[in-house]
Amino acid sequence: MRFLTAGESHGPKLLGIIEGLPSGVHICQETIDESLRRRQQGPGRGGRMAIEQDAAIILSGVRGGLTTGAPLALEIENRDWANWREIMAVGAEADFTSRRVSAPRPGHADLTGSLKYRTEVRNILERASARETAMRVAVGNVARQLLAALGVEIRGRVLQVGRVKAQLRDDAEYWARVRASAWSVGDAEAEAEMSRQLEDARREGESLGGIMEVQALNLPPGLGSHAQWDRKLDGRIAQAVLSVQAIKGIEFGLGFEAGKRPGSLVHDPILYEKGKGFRRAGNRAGGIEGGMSNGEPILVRAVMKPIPTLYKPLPTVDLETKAAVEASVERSDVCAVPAALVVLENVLAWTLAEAVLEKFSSDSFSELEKDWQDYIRYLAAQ
Ligand SMILES: Cc1cc2nc3c(=O)[nH]c(=O)nc-3n(C[C@H](O)[C@H](O)[C@H](O)COP(=O)(O)O)c2cc1C
Ligand SMILES: C=C(O[C@@H]1CC(C(=O)O)=C[C@@H](OP(=O)(O)O)[C@H]1O)C(=O)O
Repeated sequence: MRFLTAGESHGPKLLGIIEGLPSGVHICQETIDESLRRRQQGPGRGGRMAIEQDAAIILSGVRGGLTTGAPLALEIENRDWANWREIMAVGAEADFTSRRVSAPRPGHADLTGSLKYRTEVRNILERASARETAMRVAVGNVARQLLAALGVEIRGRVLQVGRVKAQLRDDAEYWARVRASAWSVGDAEAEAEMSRQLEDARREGESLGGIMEVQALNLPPGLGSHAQWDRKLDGRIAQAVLSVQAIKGIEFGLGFEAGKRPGSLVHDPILYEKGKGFRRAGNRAGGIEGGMSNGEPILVRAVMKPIPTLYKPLPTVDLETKAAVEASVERSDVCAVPAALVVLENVLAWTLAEAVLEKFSSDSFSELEKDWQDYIRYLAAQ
């Protein structure tokens, strides 16, 4: 299975094409739209989110609510395009003078992109923009619906924003609170502190990043492979996660903490129960060993750097005059950690669904489900 996206931040639309889906997968457009709505929410977002009302239109590959096995094409409208028609025009009439960016923003793609492609900054930032993550969520959500039909659950939470850490729990009431929380934390005190910190950042022209965790539950062991570098599941998840704008680090399970502990306090002892098969005494590995899922929940943590556009801008150099100036200020989010969490949940779903389709028969959902169930029975019979 593969996908591509296209579209500029202020162009007319975002497009996505998914190739390689089995036939017979139930796809609910409203479920995609719900994930798109969640991505737009969260404190700290800028004025753009008041303009957009993201909804996906499925153009092909689904009939009567079921995939046909043909490429599934998606589009999402950019409502803001109405304000950018002249600047973003495809023809020779395009306006190259308005909203020209000549003071590249440290932390964004502006400078290196314009040097590499020998073009103006606008052409770079339009595509580098995290507007593209709307389509990444829609594409990932299709994969997430396929996984959900096999009983796989993906969930996420924000662990930290700036200097504020959330208290963590693992019961159903806590997870319901995480889902209802604007910050995606199940901790009212941390939530209030995060909001105070955000107001300070806004006042000071600062921006904020944070740390998120995404979990995938009910996956069997054996997704991915130890046999070749580009088939290793942890490597593939890392590539997908780090490809999300502003994500700068990833950990599985204990992550960097593992480097401080002796082996006996890192590796998860193996247990066996007749009729159920093998399991682990803990999950410090984060559900992946040897490049393969090991049957425990997959636990991924990722860090998002603070948003590069600062209302109190950093020093930069004007591309034309070479004078020292302040960086350009484009309308911007101050913090987008809860939005990035939604992106990561759906990006993880994509990579896991890909690995599922590689392991099992995948031309049709009925073959996939049968193969999956046979494998679960085989594991229990060990
Ligand atoms: C959901 C989301 C929203 C973002 N919003 C903004 C924004 O409003 N302004 C900005 O400068 N960067 C924003 N970013 C980050 C930039 O897109 C990103 O830092 C930039 O493309 C450079 O890529 P890199 O940080 O991966 O190196 C956002 C990122 C995400 C995931
Ligand atoms: C449009 C989205 O995020 C944008 C990501 C972004 C950036 O530089 O990454 C810059 C801002 O764009 P604008 O200047 O149009 O407000 C964000 O709003 C979105 O998340 O849908």
